[in-house]
Amino acid sequence: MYLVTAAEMGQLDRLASSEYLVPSIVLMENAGLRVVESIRRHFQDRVKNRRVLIFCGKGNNGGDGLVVARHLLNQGAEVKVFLLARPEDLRGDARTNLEIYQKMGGRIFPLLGESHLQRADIALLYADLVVDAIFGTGFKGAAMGLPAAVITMINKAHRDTVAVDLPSGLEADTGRAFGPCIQATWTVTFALPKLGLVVEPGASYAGRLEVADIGIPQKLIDSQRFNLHLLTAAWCRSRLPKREASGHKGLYGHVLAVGGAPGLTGAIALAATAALRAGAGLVTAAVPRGVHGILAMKTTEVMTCPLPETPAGYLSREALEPILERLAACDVLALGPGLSRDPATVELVKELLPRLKAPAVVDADALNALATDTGLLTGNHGPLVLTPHPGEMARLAGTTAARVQEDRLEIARKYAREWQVVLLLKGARTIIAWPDGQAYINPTGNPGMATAGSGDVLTGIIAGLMAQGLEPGVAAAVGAFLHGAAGDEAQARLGQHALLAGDLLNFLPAVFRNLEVEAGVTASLGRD
Ligand SMILES: NC(=O)C1=CN([C@@H]2O[C@H](COP(=O)(O)OP(=O)(O)OC[C@H]3O[C@@H](n4cnc5c(N)ncnc54)[C@H](O)[C@@H]3O)[C@@H](O)[C@H]2O)[C@@H](O)CC1
Ligand SMILES: [K+]
Repeated sequence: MYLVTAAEMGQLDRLASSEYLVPSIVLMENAGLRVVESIRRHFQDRVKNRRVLIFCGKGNNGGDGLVVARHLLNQGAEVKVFLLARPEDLRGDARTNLEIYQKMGGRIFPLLGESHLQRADIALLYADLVVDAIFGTGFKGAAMGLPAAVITMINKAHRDTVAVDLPSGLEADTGRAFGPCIQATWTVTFALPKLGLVVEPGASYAGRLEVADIGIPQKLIDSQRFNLHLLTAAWCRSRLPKREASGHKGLYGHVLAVGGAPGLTGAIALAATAALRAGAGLVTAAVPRGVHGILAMKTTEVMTCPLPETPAGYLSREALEPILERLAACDVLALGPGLSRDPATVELVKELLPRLKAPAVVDADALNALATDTGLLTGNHGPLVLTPHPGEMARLAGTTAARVQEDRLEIARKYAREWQVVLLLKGARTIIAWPDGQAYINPTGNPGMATAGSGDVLTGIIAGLMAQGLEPGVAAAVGAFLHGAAGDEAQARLGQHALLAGDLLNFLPAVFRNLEVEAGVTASLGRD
């Protein structure tokens, strides 16, 4: 499902009218009607006598709110419109809907100054529902002055609140709120989800997200070649590797996982097992000789292979040739889980990268090793999937984790293009950026997954999917979706605190099986 910016949405609205002759007031009418239908569902179709407060701004978002007011009034609801503008300030379609509403006997309460706030505050005490139609995609920066006071007052009332298109106070393009922002129970956004609704904190302000069709021609949408997507269950399901009945393990690929160090065998065990859980036919875990026995004890289905090590037990540069020999018989390399930052191991990684032909997932300390010489990434290398968390991304980009978190999408896209890699930037709403500029946002997952080993499981899942023939970018996207979905399943049963990375492995089969009924943000969208 495409994600759009405010400007792209505005362009769609304009072209719908200019190129496809859909009058803008028809788009507004459709928008308002979709919100009314959503409200009816919220009230189990009993709208009569419900007390609904509709807060309208001066733009077209306010216009949508007035369409909602008209129809709820017609359906017997008790409607009050609080207008954060003078009637004469309204223009065009919004003004038309104001005038229709008034001709129908609809009541308008001005909300222009502090003195008007109290009346709204009292009305909020008795409201069954608040409709937030103050700001939509036209909003920039921070809500201040009266709008800020109104937003704060609405939030304090803790009434069920539906946001029209966007929760007011949220920037559509960044998902950030620099001032007060409506905390919506749910949001009905029009045509396509805006980026700010699916990244934090926007996703939290928006509450449950519904995407409503307002009649923008699909042909117009497809012609825009948008390159930012929200991952959906349908998209992932259609790209899962198929399992032929006649399949044999060789058909499902062979993953070589390289990592491990004294005291760090858990990471490589999790990654290797995750690759099997993701459906790889064979997995070999290659680790320093000294911990090979431990790993062999920890794992059963995973084959293990001892590698040359330094006196202290870390992978040494002598491991280079044995790794390349092993890799020649494998389909994909998972490099990094539990690798450690031992200087000899760092050198090994830097010598290994330019020699790689097979696709590789590079994670954790292998990323930290490359951060000491990112020139290796601009050299020629096989297809790579890098899976940094914000701290590792900061080291790779020579900046701070805080800066990375401020501009997650831009940074992921910049380095995916610069290094010609698939760059999966972990964090709330993981971003998967492809070298060709396409980018995907993963809606699944929860804070309970911020636990040791969770990233190793993701590395294994992605490598396992690549071993079965998925393109690196698709494997990273589907892997992130499945990893988060397993975390959501695990949280549902175990809560967030007790969740262990190993639990993710146990819930992966369930997630693979019931991909069709994915809960959360995708099911309510109903569309790919
Ligand atoms: N044809 C169209 O353009 C359609 C637009 N629609 C609605 O129109 C909305 C966009 O409407 P507009 O572009 O008129 O703008 P909005 O209605 O989102 O914003 C209202 C006004 O707020 C002002 N504003 C922006 N930032 C502010 C701030 N920080 N503090 C105070 N005021 C601020 C701007 O001057 C803006 O005109 C969409 O979100 C959607 O709800 C829908 O009706 C679908 C059709
Ligand atoms: K709004």
